Amino acid sequence: MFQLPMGWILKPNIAESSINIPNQACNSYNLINLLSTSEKHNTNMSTQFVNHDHLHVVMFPFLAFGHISPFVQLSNKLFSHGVRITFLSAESNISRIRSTLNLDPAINIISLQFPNGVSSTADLPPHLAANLVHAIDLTQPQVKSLLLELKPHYIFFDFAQHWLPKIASELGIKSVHFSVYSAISDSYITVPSRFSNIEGRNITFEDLKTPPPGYPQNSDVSLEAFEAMDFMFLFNRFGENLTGYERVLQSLGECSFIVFKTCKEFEGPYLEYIEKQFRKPVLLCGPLVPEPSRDVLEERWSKWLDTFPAKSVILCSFGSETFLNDDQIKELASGLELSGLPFILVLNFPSDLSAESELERTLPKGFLERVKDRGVVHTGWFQQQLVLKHSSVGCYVCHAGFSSVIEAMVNECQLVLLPFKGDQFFNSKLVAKDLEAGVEVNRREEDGYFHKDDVLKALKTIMLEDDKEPGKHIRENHMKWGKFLSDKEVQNKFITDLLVQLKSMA
Ligand SMILES: O=c1ccn([C@@H]2O[C@H](COP(=O)(O)OP(=O)(O)O[C@H]3O[C@H](CO)[C@@H](O)[C@H](O)[C@H]3O)[C@@H](O)[C@H]2O)c(=O)[nH]1
Repeated sequence: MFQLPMGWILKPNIAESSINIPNQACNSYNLINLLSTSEKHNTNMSTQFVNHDHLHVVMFPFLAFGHISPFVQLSNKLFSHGVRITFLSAESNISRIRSTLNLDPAINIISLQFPNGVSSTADLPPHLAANLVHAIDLTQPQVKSLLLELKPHYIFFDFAQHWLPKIASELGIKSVHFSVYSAISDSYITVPSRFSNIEGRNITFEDLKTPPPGYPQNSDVSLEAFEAMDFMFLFNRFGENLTGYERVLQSLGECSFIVFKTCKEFEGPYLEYIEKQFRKPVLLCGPLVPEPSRDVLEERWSKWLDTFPAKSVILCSFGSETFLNDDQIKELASGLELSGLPFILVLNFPSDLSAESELERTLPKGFLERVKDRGVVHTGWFQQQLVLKHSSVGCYVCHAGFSSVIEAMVNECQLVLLPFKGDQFFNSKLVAKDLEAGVEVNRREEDGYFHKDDVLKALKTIMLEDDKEPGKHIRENHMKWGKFLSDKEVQNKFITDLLVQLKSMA
């Protein structure tokens, strides 16, 4: 039998674990019958008759936990301000939405039936994730009849459901494209002007290396070749006859308005650009700082972390759906080893691979033995927010997933950015260039390769040479943004301002 080498901790992926949470999903028809007639108002009435004190929002995220998570956070915030929320997802996601993602227990979830039984990207190897787009398309009749019954004021939906604005508008319901991506990312790729210079030919990655016409002038954002190539999948067909780009563009173009989980302080120029491109209101809910977790940090982590000095430990983890290749794992592990600092390295693998064998195969020979006194490798779901909060953790090497970046900022964890796909490249640029609050690992232009010395250099800048520039300046900015994000009044105002706008437009 496979023996775990010293220093390894293996925990099953939560999607496969046997956590037994009662399924609080309501059968859609039961739920509908429970609604009192007074709650079922006619959305075709003129707005003066709409009861604004009981705003009702239906949330419908894409079936990936990186998407479901921000929808849950926004739901909780709106719900705590008196908004009635109905959450839509697949049956098998519900226990995790309730437990790990902490959707307020009083919020109703309705489970949609998916024909092929698949429920989230966690169940699928990456090359099959596009099947979910097709599966979500097949829910149209269910979603339509639910909206007809529920008659919410708004439906907040994700990038994939380009058909929702039409259905919603037929029923007199406002559709809101809630972008789980940063504005810097959406404004660069999925805007109408992206194609204005490309007539009569196919778009290429070379086109994507430069911003679209009219892009904010004060920004020096552009893509390296390897980053631009990663976005080319958007110009392939995603289900039906539409490309991913067309799907998103139609969603953004036909919805009633757009909500971003960001703020003007972070991304003002990019938000203005999007507003001009789509000629419709762009509203903000602010960067969604998660509510403190209801869990406590597992003892095995707290005991281990307690043995190290304050702010000395590096956490490396890459969110819920980002997997590193062999070279990347080897160079990252070697860079951590060279730094001499304590670390937790979280590595996950596609669901069709065995994490144990992959770790054994990909980590440098003898690595675990050499670092056993100061390094731990973990695979599977991880208490990220609670570890980032621990006083010994001082640095976070991350993929620049937007939520992870915000969690590091509010916890005084310095950011080393190592993005691997899509919006992560832009989030990384936003933090490193615009906000100057983190360090990007240097990469090779053509293929994104990085060497262990590149990892070491970034770690040194922020952890070991922080009394020198640029580390000093970056740490100061990190603290400034962290304070801004941690200010409860600022956070509250993001939501109250959004609510005023939602009520006035209902
Ligand atoms: O083991 C884990 C993994 C993740 N998380 C939490 O899950 C969230 C992860 O969110 P994020 O950092 O945004 O990363 P992903 O899940 O990887 O997000 C996907 O979706 C994001 C948009 O929401 C995009 O920015 C990313 O590129 C995309 O990979 C955070 O709250 C983490 O604390 C855990 O608690 N434990």
